[in-house]
Amino acid sequence: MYKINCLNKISPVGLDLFTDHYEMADQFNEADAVLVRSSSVHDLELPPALEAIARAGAGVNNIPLDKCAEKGIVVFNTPGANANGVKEIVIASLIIASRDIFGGVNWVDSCKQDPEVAKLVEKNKSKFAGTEIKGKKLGVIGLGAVGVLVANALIKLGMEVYGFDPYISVDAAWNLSKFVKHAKSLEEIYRECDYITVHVPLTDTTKAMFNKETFALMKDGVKILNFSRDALVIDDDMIAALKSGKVGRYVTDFPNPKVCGVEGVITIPHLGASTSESEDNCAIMAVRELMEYLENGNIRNSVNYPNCDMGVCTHAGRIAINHRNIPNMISQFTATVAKENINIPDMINKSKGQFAYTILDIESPSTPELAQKIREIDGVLKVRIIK
Ligand SMILES: NC(=O)c1ccc[n+]([C@@H]2O[C@H](COP(=O)([O-])OP(=O)(O)OC[C@H]3O[C@@H](n4cnc5c(N)ncnc54)[C@H](O)[C@@H]3O)[C@@H](O)[C@H]2O)c1
Ligand SMILES: O=C(O)[C@H](O)COP(=O)(O)O
Repeated sequence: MYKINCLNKISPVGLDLFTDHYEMADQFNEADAVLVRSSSVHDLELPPALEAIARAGAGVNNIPLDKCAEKGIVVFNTPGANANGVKEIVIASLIIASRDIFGGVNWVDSCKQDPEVAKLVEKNKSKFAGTEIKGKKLGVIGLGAVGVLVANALIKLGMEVYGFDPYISVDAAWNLSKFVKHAKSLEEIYRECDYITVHVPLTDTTKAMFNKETFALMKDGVKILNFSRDALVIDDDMIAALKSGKVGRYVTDFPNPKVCGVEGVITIPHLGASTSESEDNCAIMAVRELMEYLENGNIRNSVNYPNCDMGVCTHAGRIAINHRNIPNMISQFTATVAKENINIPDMINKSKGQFAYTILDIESPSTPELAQKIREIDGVLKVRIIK
């Protein structure tokens, strides 16, 4: 029986996929596998029995990836599963950044007792007038699952779209509209665009990418949308840029005490992926990833271990090994199995950065003794008997 702990509310459409070999655990430290959305895992002690964490969503900055990898804990995310939800809120946000819909609605609410409200509206509506997005230039930074959908949709709405992503995947490049202009540098986006929307992960290189130096390169009155992560922006610099008129509007999905209530900032309570469709898609993908890993040892969509897939085991035994990506590991595994006079009819080994993963299919059922011998090899982080 596998024990699953949820650190956030996860859509039941996904949880219902667990068979009767699974049960929900109330405590993190009892779990074989964990499902999480944005809750932080950084301060939690990682229990030795924990095998995997699945992030039902895209961003994994709430999970200590290397610390998990060191303990042989595979971390998954659900690429693209909530991208349409984000695309739709970005479209809405471009429009609310262009027309003072919120200001107007709030003002009308404040007039609700006035019997002449209809007349008042016609007299005062010009205060809330705005501009259209058609024909304006939009810069999309990061052309992954979300960025590609955003860029393509806004081309269809008549914007001139510039895309920047030096690491774009082949799939994303195939899916990107041919009408998206290929920006060769961030400076080109900053120099050209009336609107900038950012869709990159939070990493050491993207952290604080919006700061006073980069604002200085942008057009006056540029409107900036942040549906990626709070820490991409230096808030004090953003507030100064809004005050000076350099930035016309800042729409962020990540409210914090500095930006909440500041004129020109529209704060949304992290709603990008909060649609029933995105929540279901993420939960389904995350649960399938965990089940595949726990039951077959296969890794699909991991962010700290290599993807590695041998299908369902058709041999007598299967052993899965999480280990360091260092020389001489595979020969030690095969020698250990050979010493027991067991044949290995199939195997796979993949690496990602400092970490690697090996699946050995063997012609006898795996035994705890054999698993223990492999565990004792220097550089091995975790060994699991799958069959
Ligand atoms: N607000 C929300 O609810 C919500 C929902 C989904 C994702 N997100 C955030 O948006 C981010 C992107 O999501 P996604 O699903 O598109 O992820 P993704 O991994 O599919 O795409 C990220 C893209 O960013 C690119 N990139 C990385 N560093 C870059 C850089 N320095 N400059 C330009 N491009 C760079 C990558 O090459 C990749 O193509 C996530 O990491 C997450 O933080 C937020
Ligand atoms: O990275 C993501 O997928 C989003 O920020 C969504 O986060 P959530 O699942 O907590 O809404």
